[in-house]
Amino acid sequence: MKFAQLVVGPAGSGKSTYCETIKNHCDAINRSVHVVNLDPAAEEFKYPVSADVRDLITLDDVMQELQLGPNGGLLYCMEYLEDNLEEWLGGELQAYGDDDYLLFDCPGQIELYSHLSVFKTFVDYLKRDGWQICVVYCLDSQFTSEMPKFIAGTLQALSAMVQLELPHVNVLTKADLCKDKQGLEAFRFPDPSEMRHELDKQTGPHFRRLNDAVVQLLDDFAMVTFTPLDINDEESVEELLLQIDMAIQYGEDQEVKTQELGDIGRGLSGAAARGPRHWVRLQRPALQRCWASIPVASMASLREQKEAFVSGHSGTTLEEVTLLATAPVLLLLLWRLARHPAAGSSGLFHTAQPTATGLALEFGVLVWPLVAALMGLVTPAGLMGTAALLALALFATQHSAEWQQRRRSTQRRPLTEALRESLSGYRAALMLVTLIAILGVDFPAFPRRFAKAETFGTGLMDAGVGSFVAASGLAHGLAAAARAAASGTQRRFPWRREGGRAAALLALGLARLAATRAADYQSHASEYGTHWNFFLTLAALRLLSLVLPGALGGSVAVEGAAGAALLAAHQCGLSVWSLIDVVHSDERAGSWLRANKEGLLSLPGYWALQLLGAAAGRLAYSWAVAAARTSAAAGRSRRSSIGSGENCSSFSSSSSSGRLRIHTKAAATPLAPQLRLLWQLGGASLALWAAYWVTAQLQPVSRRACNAAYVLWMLALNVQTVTAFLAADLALPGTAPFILSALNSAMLPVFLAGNLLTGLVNMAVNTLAASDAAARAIVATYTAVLCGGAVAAAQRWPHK
Ligand SMILES: Nc1nc2c(ncn2[C@@H]2O[C@H](COP(=O)(O)OP(=O)(O)OP(=O)(O)O)[C@@H](O)[C@H]2O)c(=O)[nH]1
Repeated sequence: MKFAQLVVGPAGSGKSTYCETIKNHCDAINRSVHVVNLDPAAEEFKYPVSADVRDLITLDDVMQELQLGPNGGLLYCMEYLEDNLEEWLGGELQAYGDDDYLLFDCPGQIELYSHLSVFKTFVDYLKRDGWQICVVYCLDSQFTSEMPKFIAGTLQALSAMVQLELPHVNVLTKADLCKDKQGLEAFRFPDPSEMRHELDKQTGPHFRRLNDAVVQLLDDFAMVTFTPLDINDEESVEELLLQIDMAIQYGEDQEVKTQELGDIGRGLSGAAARGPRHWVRLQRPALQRCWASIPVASMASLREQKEAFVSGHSGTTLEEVTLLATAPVLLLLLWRLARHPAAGSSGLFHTAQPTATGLALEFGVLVWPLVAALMGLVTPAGLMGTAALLALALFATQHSAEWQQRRRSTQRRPLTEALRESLSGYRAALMLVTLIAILGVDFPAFPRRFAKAETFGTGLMDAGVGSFVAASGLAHGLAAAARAAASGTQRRFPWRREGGRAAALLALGLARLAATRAADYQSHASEYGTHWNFFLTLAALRLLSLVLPGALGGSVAVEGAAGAALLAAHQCGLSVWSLIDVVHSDERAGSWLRANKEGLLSLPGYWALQLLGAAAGRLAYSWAVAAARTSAAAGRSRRSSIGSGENCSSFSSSSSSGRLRIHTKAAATPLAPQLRLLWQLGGASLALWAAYWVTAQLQPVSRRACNAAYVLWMLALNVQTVTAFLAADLALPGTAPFILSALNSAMLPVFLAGNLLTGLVNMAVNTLAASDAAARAIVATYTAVLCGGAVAAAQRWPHK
């Protein structure tokens, strides 16, 4: 195997100095490296040149003979090189064989690496000749003085990476000239959400979406990693060289010299000392393209790689999360349309018991599209567009009269019941998305932007956690209001049941901790903390609910006011006492409290979310009751006014049926109760979005801290999605799919089973090395097993 570095970057960025530094360093450690000059305009070198493109062509000659300027002349030279690659480069490379290591010092015109073909041809030639190549992209560290400048430089580096398709390492050169060394370190792994924040500060509000898109792009390509190079610091040179060597797997199939072994060991321990996240970030250039081929044993453990793989992300846009949250509504409509209302209960899919065909249809229409969207096969917008078109096409082929008939027959169903069913449908769909995501995130096919954001940001999986709490708050509020309405008074708080559930969740949380430790399973410490996990958050929330609503009693006013006050105090702590920095810092050594700061400091926010969710549930219940009452009262008054002749504009007799038709004055017609409820819920979600927008101006969403913007985002998203489920249910009513009913009746067991299966898959498969197709097949099979298991369990133990 032969190895090479292609040293590229803008003019004056320090490419030649870099080559000189690496050459000197390698000479000093007795390692053989040769430098090849590819710049026809170069004048003098501070390193010995082993091969020189100027032997083929020089810029001066071209400018003189063809009367070209420096840029045109250079392009001519490079095209000439491309045409004569075989003769010149082929001849020069004959001198090198196995284990040789070349540095190609390239010209500084960035168009050569972004869209012109010469370097692509050059690289292809080298690859065919058996060279392992790494692109070293040099960027002057002065570019870090301003964020827009830095991003512009990073985008240039990205275009070179996309064009050349090679392992890629970005270097911040001239670090010795940088006074603020600490500041430069921040550019090593800049936090994408902070980049976005900085960009937003320096650009107008109309640039927000562009800024989001640019930062998202950089994050998706993992291009936000830079290694500063201080040519006067041996350690800095050593670390960089080690990183590049790893990217091209230099040293693996050689007899490793003792000194090199020492180099690698020192580099590894230095990187490991900064934590696994740092280690794998260091590996990213290589990992981007060759997860599969990296011999894991020689690097950080697979567990550390997996931990790092789910860390350090910045989330996606609110629109994309909203699309994905709403997708199940459209899929449910599609499923109902696919079963056709006219088929009647004797139809193929209208059975009281699940059949293989019926379940296959449910899986194909409801589950598989979600797997495809979450595993990167289709975009959320593509999924929604396709589902909407199919639904429209199916609806057009069906008689709307049949749907009207069905709507009329279900109109007697109390609105509170419709609301409860919609919430159940939503929670089941949420569970489905959660199940897919908890395994999917371990595979490279899962778009990284859907993973949880490291600090600020809105990832799909961020929405999953908060929605779990918000939706269970809504369900609790709805159920408590229903119980109170049924008994006529505030019912006693179910102490025993809630206490028992808190104990069960606590046991689950501790069991999960013990199991992950025993199996040396990956854990994402910046999610909840070193020992904390989501089960423990849920257990703590159950315990807190013993205080409120338990001891203090619950109502819209009490839970709403307590939730709002708690949220305000929590946000105050995060902003005024800068607790947000404590939550977001990677520093967790010292005490148990510090080790689990995320889980502990986010609790007030989650409690507020639960309380506000419960208040919203109670409010929605009271609106549903009021809407039905108003409608009934209006109906009664209409009947009595018809009797007395008031409000009637005209009477007519239908010629076909002979039935009397009464045309009432428009003012007397009440808004249908269903529409009224939808209107109120829609208004509530709009108000919540507005409140979210205001708080997000103060501090962007942080799931890790469960700050005010996160809580309000979750409330807005959940109320909106439940409203969408209700609207769909009222528009095209029908039974719930077996899969969703089954998931809804066994939330916790299914979630547990999902966690266990995720663990088993991770132990059996190196998820990081799985191809996209294999990942999708695995996740689809796992989801089918969970859904099938839930349906079987629901049949065996029907929900009372
Ligand atoms: N102090 C310091 N100066 C540097 C460093 N790298 C480059 N320079 C200076 O920056 C200038 C340009 O450096 P070069 O190495 O020639 O840059 P280049 O990218 O090869 O330039 P072109 O070949 O013209 O594209 C020279 O004056 C170097 O001395 C560095 O790490 N530290």
